[in-house]
Amino acid sequence: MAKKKKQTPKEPRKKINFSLSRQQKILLGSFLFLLGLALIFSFISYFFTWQADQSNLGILGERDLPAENWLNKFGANVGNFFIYDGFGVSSFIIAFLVTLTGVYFFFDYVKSQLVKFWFWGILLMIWISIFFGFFGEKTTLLSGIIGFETNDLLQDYLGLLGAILFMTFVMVVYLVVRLKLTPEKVIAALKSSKKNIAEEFATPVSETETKATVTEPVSTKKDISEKPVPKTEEEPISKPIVMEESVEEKAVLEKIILKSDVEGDVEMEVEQAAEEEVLEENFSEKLVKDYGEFDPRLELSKYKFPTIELLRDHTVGNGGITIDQEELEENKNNIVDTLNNYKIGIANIKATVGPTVTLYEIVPDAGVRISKIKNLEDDIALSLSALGIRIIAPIPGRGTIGIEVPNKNARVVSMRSVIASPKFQNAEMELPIAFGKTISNETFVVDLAKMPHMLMAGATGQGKSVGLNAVLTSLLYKKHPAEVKFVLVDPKKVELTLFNKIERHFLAKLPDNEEAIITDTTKVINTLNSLCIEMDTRYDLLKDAMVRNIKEYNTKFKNRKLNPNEGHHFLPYIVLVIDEFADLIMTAGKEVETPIARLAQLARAIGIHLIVATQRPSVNVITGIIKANFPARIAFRVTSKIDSRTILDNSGADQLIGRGDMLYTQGNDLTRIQCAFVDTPEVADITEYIGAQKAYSDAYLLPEYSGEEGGTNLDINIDDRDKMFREAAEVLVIAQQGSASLLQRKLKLGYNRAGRIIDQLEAAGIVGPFEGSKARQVLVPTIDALNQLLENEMPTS
Ligand SMILES: Nc1ncnc2c1ncn2[C@@H]1O[C@H](COP(=O)(O)OP(=O)(O)OP(=O)(O)O)[C@@H](O)[C@H]1O
Repeated sequence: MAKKKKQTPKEPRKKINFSLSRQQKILLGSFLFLLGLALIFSFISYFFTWQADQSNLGILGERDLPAENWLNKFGANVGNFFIYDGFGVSSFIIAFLVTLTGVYFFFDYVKSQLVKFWFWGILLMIWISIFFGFFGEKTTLLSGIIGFETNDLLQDYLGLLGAILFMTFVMVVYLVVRLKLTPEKVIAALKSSKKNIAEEFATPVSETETKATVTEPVSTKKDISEKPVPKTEEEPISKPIVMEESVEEKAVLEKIILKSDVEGDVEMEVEQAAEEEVLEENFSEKLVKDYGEFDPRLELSKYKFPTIELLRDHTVGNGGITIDQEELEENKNNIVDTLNNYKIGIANIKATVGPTVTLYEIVPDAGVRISKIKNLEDDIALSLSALGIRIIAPIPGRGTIGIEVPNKNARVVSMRSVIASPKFQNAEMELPIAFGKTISNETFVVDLAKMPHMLMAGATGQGKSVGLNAVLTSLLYKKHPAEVKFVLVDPKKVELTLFNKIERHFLAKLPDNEEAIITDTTKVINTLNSLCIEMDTRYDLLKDAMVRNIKEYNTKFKNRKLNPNEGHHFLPYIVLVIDEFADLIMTAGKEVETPIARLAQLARAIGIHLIVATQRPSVNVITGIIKANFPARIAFRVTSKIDSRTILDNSGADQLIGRGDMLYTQGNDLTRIQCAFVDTPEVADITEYIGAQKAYSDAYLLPEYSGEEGGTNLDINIDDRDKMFREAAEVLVIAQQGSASLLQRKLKLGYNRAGRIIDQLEAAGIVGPFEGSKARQVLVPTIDALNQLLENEMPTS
């Protein structure tokens, strides 16, 4: 979310922090300048007219009685206020400061200097007015009442001498801190002035004359015009080189020209770099001040998030959550009886009714071993005669044993209800996903950015596609098109087609692809490699910006600390969704596995997240390297305990009841969730709603990746062919079926090797190209034709 960050609290408070437009600055500048002039004129005039006007001050409010001050009643009053009642003659400083502030605003100079001027100016004003207080009451016009009274106060406490010493100390502070005066500089200055006087009376100066000149770094334009310019080149530069002071000047040089006492010696000029001036306002802060933070949503600023009305309430007619007392009682009795049969006494039992299952939490009698209950899992399930019983012994962190029993009437959890839940709506997450409801009826929301990748498995028809739609819908409800992009891989070609409508809002694709949703294996390989390039580019950007992750990078970019001219740009999250992974791995093997493993290992920090779904969670699909990098796993119902272990490292998924009943793990704990149900027409409505709005000119373009010719290794060298190449070719020609799994079975090959051989067969023109879930076409009709073809081949090397 593009929330504006507050300025850091460390920022000096005195800093003027207006963010005015240029026009406003000019207006304010001219007002202050003229007000300053008015004050100056009033003050000057006040010295001549104060006696005449002061006796009338009381009635100055009356319009008819004019005052003598040049600025009439206004002048007389401000003069009296500042000079008589205030600071005496030093009040001119305030008038001068107001004028100067006007000039700064008018010309839009860097204002950090102004604060210094005001601080030291006011200090000097007070000092002068107190100083004049030493001259007594008669000089009120010099000291002002404040100066006189303060002086009086000082003298009352410190005595005259003490007051003088105190005032001297304050002056020393001013000279040292403000003017950076040091004894050496004073001595050098004195010497130089003595020398100058001497020069006036002396004969023309010789080149080797001894002298040291200190230039004063601070001067004004007027100084330049007044200083005589050396007329001839031979003439020694006896006058200091005066530098014009500019507030934005980065370094002021103090020059000390040292001249030796010894005649004929060479003159040396020592250049002493003064402290570099610190600009309190940094460039990016100024940019933020002038233009505000960068808003990635600006291009589609009118974008409207999908409304909740687009989702339907599937619980209607389903009756919402109903607690069937009879059912509860029956199950309880069953559990108690079963456990009693095995001599397990129960101290306490509690039921939590969820949408699809009810959790019975049991506290066994003291001394009962938990392993005993766990071993009875199957027996308990049998006696409860229900599918989907899961025993959790013990429930982590609770010290009780849980038995999950499916409800007779499972309730559908609508996507609408989870999207509308405060938990999702208020989720301060980068990529919030509302999966559904837990057993205790709480909406389950997780951050995909933290997962950072997700593996999803489940036998066909158990709710995988609905689960993927729930993930995508959650993101569509929370994220602006500028913030997240999807790369959708759908070998089944039907599941994700609806998302085509939001191509120019939310999808990312390769530049030369017409369709954003990828259905072809070759294109999947190219896209995955392109994502790897995108990942490397993003890492370079992060390195350049000296940040550790995409969130810090984007914050820095929004604060205008990264220059777009150097290639920096706002980075949207990229979510890669692969709907049928088994299919891809079977056909492309390593070519898919390698980039996926690489992305899964490295992409978390730069905002690329993977969601991989598969029907067949067997170990040759979900290989060790892939599994190790997908800590978040979701299992819908699977057919065997082995599949459950492959996906979750735990049994349980085989005990689920289907229809969106799922187990989620992100480490150790398993959470049972009823996946939210979002129907195809709802997804159609949402994509339609988004698709009808103003879009970007194209989908988010991924970096180009040309890959090898045709995407697969079509130019595989004949000499590099697998040893089993010929046998494999024969198997396929005989069967007239170009499938890798056939090769695996007949030749007992690993699927990677089988995939590679298929590629080689394609390169040799024996089988046709990949055709999605169908087997490849075999292009050679008979074994004879095959022999002929292979004999005619010439080795390329
Ligand atoms: N969360 C859910 N709540 C209620 N019913 C669901 C839920 N998820 C799925 N179903 C039901 O199960 C059916 C099949 O779901 P889905 O299409 O998601 O299965 P699948 O696992 O993707 O199957 P396949 O792998 O064959 O595509 C849906 O049409 C719906 O009736």
